[in-house]
Amino acid sequence: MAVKRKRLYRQEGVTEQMSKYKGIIFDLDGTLLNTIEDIGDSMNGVLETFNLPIYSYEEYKKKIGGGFRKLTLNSFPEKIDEETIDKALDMLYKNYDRRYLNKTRPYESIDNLLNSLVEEGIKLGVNSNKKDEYTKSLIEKFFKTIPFVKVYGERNGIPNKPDPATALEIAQLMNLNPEEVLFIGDSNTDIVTAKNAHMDSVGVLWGFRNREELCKYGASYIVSNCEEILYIVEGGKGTF
Ligand SMILES: O=C(O)COP(=O)(O)O
Repeated sequence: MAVKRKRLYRQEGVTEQMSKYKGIIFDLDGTLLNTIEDIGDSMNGVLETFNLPIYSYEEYKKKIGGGFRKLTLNSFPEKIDEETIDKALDMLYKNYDRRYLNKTRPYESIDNLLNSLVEEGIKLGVNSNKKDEYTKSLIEKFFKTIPFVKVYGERNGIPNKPDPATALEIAQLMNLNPEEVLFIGDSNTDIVTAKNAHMDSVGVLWGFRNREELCKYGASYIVSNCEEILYIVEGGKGTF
C-alpha cells in the first residue's frame, strides 16, 4: 500500500466507513491516460493532407472530448459537408490506428491509485468517448491487472457522453445506485455526464482542461493529484 495513502488515511475524522462511494467510473483521455500527442499527431496528419493549418497539442486539448467525429469538426477551419467529414474521419482512424500506442502513457500515480482502490474493494469502470476498440485495447495494454467491472468506449447505437446511458449501464453492472458511484474526468463533458446520471463528479486538473471550466460546470470535487481521490473515497472532503 502506498505510503502517501496511509498518511491521508490517518487524517482526523476520516474513516473508510464514512464514504458513500462504492464505485468509480473513469473517463479515459486526459484522466487515466495522456493521449494528447498521438491524437494530435493523427489529426494533424489529416489536416496536412487537406492542406490545412495544423494545431499544437495545447490547442488540441480544447478540441478533444466529444469523440473523433467532433474532433474532426472542431479541427477543420470551416464547416464541412458529410462526405468530407466521413473521408477525414476515415483518414483519422487510419492514422490513429498506426499511432495510438506511440506516445500515450498513464498519468503519474494512476497505477497506484487504481491498485489502492481495488484493495479497498471499490468497483471500477471506464466510460470514454473514444471508439470502443481503442478504449478496450488501451486499458488492456496499460492496466491489464486491474479488474474493471466494465470498460466502454464509443459504441454504435449508444449516445456519447454527456448522455448518461453508458454511465448508468456501468453502475447497474456494478450493482450500485448512481449515488454510490463517483464519476471522474477532466472535462465539462464528464461533469455534465455525471450530473445527467445523478452521480457526484471529480474534475481532475492534470488533463486537458482547467479549473475554471470544471468549476463552471459544477464538479462536486476538483483534484490536482491522485492522493486527493483516495481522500475523497475514504470519506474526506475534496479540495473544491
Ligand atoms: O476521443 C475523445 O473525444 C476522448 O474521449 P474521452 O475523454 O471521453 O476518453
